[in-house]
Amino acid sequence: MSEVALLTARAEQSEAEIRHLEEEIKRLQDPQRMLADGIISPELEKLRTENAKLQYQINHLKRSVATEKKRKPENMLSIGIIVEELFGLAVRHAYPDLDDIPVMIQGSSKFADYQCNSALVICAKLKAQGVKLPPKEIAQKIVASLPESEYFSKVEAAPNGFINIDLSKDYVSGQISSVLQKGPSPPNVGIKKRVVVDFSSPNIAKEMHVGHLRSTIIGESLCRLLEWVGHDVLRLNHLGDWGTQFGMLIAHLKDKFPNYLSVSPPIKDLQAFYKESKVRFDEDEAFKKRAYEAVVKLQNGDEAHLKGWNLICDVSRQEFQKVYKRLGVSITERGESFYQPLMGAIVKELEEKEHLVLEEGRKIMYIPGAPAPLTVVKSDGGFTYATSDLTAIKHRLHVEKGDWLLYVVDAGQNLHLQSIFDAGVIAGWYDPKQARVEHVMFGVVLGEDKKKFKTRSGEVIRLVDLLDEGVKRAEMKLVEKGRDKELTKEEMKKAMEAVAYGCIKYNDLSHNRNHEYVFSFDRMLDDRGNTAAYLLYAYTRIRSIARTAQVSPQQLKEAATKTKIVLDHPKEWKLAKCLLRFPEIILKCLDDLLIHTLCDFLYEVATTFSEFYDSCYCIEKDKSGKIVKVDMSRILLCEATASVIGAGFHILSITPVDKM
Ligand SMILES: NC(=[NH2+])NCCC[C@H](N)C(=O)O
Repeated sequence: MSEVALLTARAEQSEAEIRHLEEEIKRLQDPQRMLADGIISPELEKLRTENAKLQYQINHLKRSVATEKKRKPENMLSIGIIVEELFGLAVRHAYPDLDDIPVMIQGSSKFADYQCNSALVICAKLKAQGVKLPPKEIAQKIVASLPESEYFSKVEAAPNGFINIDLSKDYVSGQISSVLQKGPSPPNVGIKKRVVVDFSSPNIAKEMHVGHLRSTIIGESLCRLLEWVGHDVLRLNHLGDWGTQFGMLIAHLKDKFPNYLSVSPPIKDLQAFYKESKVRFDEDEAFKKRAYEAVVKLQNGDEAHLKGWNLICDVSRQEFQKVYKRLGVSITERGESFYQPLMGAIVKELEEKEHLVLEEGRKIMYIPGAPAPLTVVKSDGGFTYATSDLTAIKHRLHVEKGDWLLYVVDAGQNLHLQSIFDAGVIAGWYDPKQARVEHVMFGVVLGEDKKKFKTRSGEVIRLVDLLDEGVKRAEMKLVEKGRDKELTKEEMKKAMEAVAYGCIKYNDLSHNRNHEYVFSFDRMLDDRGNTAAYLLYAYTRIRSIARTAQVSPQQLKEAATKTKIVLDHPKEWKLAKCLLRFPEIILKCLDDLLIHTLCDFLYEVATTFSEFYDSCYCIEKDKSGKIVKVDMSRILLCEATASVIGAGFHILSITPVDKM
């Protein structure tokens, strides 16, 4: 039976159930009948409750049918979710009188692929109502109510009330074939959303530091995840490109490069430039005055000052771009300056809606529950970080039409962002039940001394230096393994970069982002354990198996449609089931936006593969090393594994290499 036919059959079955329930309701609602049946009022009440419950059940079933019908055949099915849905139907069908029975499904146990534990909860509920039933009997009733399907080979009520569920080999084998033919396709996520992701967002004239590196890495990966499942993603770089610091920068620029308007100033080290101007600002009153004047001129749109501002921004931009290029990040610049012309209207709107109060010359907005109010207009009339974020949130919701906004920003800014989100609700810009607005926060990066990650002299570590160091260390590792003797110069360069950047990214992503983590090159480049180095090696090795077996890509393609995937060996079975959890993992990541779950999964795939490869021959060679037998089904299982890891790499923005 094809997948579509199966889904339709399931939908039809549910529809039949709906019809049946609707008839029942009609029957119950018929007053004539009730009279004829001699039903009197207390019983009528009971029936009314019954009626309401049935109505609830119908609605639920209707929703399930609708989801089933929406599921496109190209979506990879999430087996865990199917098990949950089917057992949900069965439980509700078996015990329509009981409300909110959790459908408790557990992953593989010693006895089965899945286990349903709902019977025990039902048993307790019934007991509370004075009904005593053995759990096994309840479990049997659930099993009997399970819709017919091709997914399971065994569904059995154990004496203790657990229901043991085994997946059908044919079903799993068919799914692996489908992965081979179509690739691991994304699961169904329902309605496409417009997602605005604010990430990276460094500040002009200041160095991009490891905090920004985290935001950049996590943000890029989340965007890839969202795009992969089909959402419409707008990637925004909320650059810190506006503010009073530009006054001193421009004043210093004018002094140091008086002809900056005609000759592009050769600022190589903008950070040093920033420091110089800061020293002058702090020590020289006359300079300070000129800096203030420069800010006013810049804010009033004076052309020369705008030009100076742009020149400074450009120096930073080029630096940032170098990092983005190396890390394969794509992002649209939309810095704080973009919102400047729109801020006046926002302040006006908030004033008109009476959300602002005047205190000591400042216009502030109180947010219930927040420890401090937002300063929207300073006493000198200037705008703040909060003003730009208020303007940005409205713009993202109303102009960009975002229905899901993400802010990938360090945890230290949580109070600020939470206040901005609340302010947006207070201002009536969105309904939190409709739009998802979230702070995707992350902890700080620590050095190996467990203190804030800094250079020996206590300076912020420059990202470019960090990337360079990574490449150098990756090269050392490859040379240690003698890879430089086997790879061409070009291949070596590719491998070095893939390993270095892959490890830096993976190291970040594989830690729960809510926690801080220790930055250690030694650990991230270790090819044992849950690291990109290990996964990259595993992937390259898996990809080389077909090549070693002398099976061409064309032959693989043909075999994918013709060869049945045999899953008789326990390690084949384990691997295949593991691969099919991919869509579930993706759905989980979309739900809590914690990418480390995907990393853990890929690591599990790689280790499960390793177990399989150690105990299942894919190729048999004779004593002379000549290939005498190729097990095509197993070669295909290798390919399916590689394609799942490959899809994971894509989301994590890790570049695999053919040779390393
Ligand atoms: N919409 C935002 N506030 N995004 C985050 C901006 C981060 C800020 N530029 C910083 O470096 O701390």
